[in-house]
Formats: sequence, structure tokens, C-alpha cells
Amino acid sequence: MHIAVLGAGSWGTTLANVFARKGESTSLWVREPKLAATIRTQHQNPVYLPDIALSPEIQAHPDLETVLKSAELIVVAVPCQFLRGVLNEARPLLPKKPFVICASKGIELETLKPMSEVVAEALHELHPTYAMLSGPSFAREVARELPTAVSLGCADTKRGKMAQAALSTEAFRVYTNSDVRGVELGGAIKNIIAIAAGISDGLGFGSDARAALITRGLAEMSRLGQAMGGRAQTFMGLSGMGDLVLTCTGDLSRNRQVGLKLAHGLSLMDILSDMRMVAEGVKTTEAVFRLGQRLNVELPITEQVYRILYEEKNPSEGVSELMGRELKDE
Ligand SMILES: NC(=O)C1=CN([C@@H]2O[C@H](COP(=O)(O)OP(=O)(O)OC[C@H]3O[C@@H](n4cnc5c(N)ncnc54)[C@H](O)[C@@H]3O)[C@@H](O)[C@H]2O)C=CC1
Ligand SMILES: O=C(CO)COP(=O)(O)O
Repeated sequence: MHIAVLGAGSWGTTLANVFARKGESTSLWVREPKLAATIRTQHQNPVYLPDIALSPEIQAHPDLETVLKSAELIVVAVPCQFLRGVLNEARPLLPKKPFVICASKGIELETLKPMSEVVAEALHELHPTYAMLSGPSFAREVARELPTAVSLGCADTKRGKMAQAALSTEAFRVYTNSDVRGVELGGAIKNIIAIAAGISDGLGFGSDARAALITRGLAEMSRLGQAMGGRAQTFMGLSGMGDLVLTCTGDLSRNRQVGLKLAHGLSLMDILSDMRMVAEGVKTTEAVFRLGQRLNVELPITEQVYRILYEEKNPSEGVSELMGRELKDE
């Protein structure tokens, strides 16, 4: 099968590497022409995935047309706020009824739409089938071929099973789930809670506080997720609880790192200007905060993270406000 991967950040590069090592014909769209040449000639991505030897079989290229030529499966792994733009560019180069797997985790800030809606809208003339790849998967661990299990949300069971077989390896186990909305929202919302967990840990609030944030964060994810059409059970799975636990506890998480740095007194602007990689939770916090208001869903952790990120609220004040809320049933 010929797979085209769009986006050569840490995740797109890692996925292309998984597919190429498995023996699939794999092309990779690299936005930065110099980086494309480095991946092609040195089989390394020193910018986004340093110290990982990549398969020499990856056909890396900065030209979308070359990358998409005769692709049977298209995997998109660009930061969420760029997804629509990249798909608009790709649209004239795609066949009718393309199969697109989106691996980006977040909400489009301008429209407050989840990624599957962005894919459906951007490609609607082509009648695409789409699937969402999500779940606990740090690129660096997947790239080292450490055991990982993820979810593929796809409403088309037949094509979902076909993609599951194409993407799975001995170290990368893909589960299918027909609840596309639930799968993608878990991946988007966990990034906000990871920022909160980083703040709490950075303030030295300990393991009890982190466990409380993860658990109440799961309740928050499930509440908004169900209001947006996801199934409760999906939030208990890999793309919900699984990814939430990973990013709230694993120091490889960029979102958790943002929280840790905020707790240490750095400003959001300084943190972001020092980061080459994306921390999707920053923009998704604003999007989810607004979705909560629009849908009238209570999201206390998101609200505090929003105020810390965008209203310069002191992080310890945010935590005490969470603790001081009206007492409730669980
Ligand atoms: N890194 C990881 O471990 C995982 C990441 N993801 C998701 O994958 C998506 C991509 O993230 P990463 O690969 O981690 O990114 P990254 O932070 O490693 O790299 C940034 C990427 O953004 C691209 N970029 C910058 N400006 C752009 C523009 N104007 N238009 C299009 N692309 C532009 C860069 O070329 C690069 O590919 C995100 O939604 C992330 O949440 C999902 C699972 C794991
Ligand atoms: O989504 C991820 C792991 O599943 C990556 O998390 P970060 O974007 O916080 O690094």
C-alpha cells in the first residue's frame, strides 16, 4: 500500500518511519525544503526527532504533489491550527473518495471545530472517508519501537479494519472504535489537563493533587465529550483515560512541560517563544473554554487553565480556587 504522510514534525516523522519499516511504500511531506533533503540523504530529522535513525525507504519531499502521487492512504499529522490550510492545498491533488487518517489532537480555534469536522469540510467535494488516530503515544517512544497501543476512530468499519491492519506492527497496536468524535475529543482535551497537572507538579502539590486532577479531568473530558456527541465508554479507553494518564505523568509531554514552566514563574510568551514544537493544549484551552460556555458545560479545570494562560492569573490561586469550589457529589 502506498501511504502519504503530511507533516514531518515529531509525530508525522515517527508514523512515516513505522510504516516504512513495516515495508509499506511511504512518502513524507516535509514543509521545510532543507529538512526534507536532510531526511532524504541522512535519514534523520534533527529538528523534530533528533537521535533517531529513520528508515532510508521514507521518500521525503517538500512538494505536496510529489508526495501525494498515487497515495492510497493519507495520514495527516500537522498542528491543528494548520490542518485546514494544508488540506486546502492538498485537495486538488487528491483522488475522489480519499481515505484520510488525521493524527492531530486539538480543536480549531477560529471555528471551535474538532479535527474530523475540519477534514470533512475541507475535503467535502471529494467525499472522503476519514479516521482519527489518537491514544497514548509519545513520538520518541514509538520511534524507539517501544510497545504502544492507540485507537483509530472510524465510522466506516470496513475501511477502519483495513487501516488497522495497515498501520499495526508488533510494537504499535491499533484498536478500532466507531466513535470518531469520542476518540478525537479525548486527544484534544487531555492536553489541557496535562497543562494543569504540570502546574500542580511544578508547584510541588504532590501525588494526591495530580491523581485528583487526572480523575476530575476525566470527568470534565467525558462531560464535554458527551455533550459534543462522544460515547461515555470511549473516554475510559486509550484515547481518553490512556492518553490523559500518559500526558499528565510523562515528562516527554510538551503540554505538561508548559504547565511546569508556568508554575516556575515563566510567562506564556517566553515559554512559547522558547519552544520549537507545538503544545496543542495552549490554543485548545481557549477553544474548549469557549465551547464549555456555548454548550453550558461546567469545565472548572479548563477554566482555571484558561485564566492562568490568558489572564495572567497566578497558578497557585488557580489551584486554591479549584479546591475552594462549592462542595459536591462525585
Ligand atoms: N509528538 C507526539 O508525540 C505526538 C503528537 N501528536 C499530534 O500530532 C500533531 C503534530 O504534532 P508534532 O508532530 O508533535 O509537531 P512538532 O511540534 O514536532 O512539529 C511542528 C510541526 O509543525 C509544522 N508547521 C509549522 N508551521 C506550519 C505551518 N504554517 N503550516 C503547516 N505546518 C506547520 C512543522 O513543519 C512541523 O512539522 C499535533 O496535533 C500533536 O498533538 C499526536 C500524538 C503524538
Ligand atoms: O499526544 C501526545 C502523546 O499521546 C503527545 O503529547 P504532547 O503533545 O503533550 O507532547
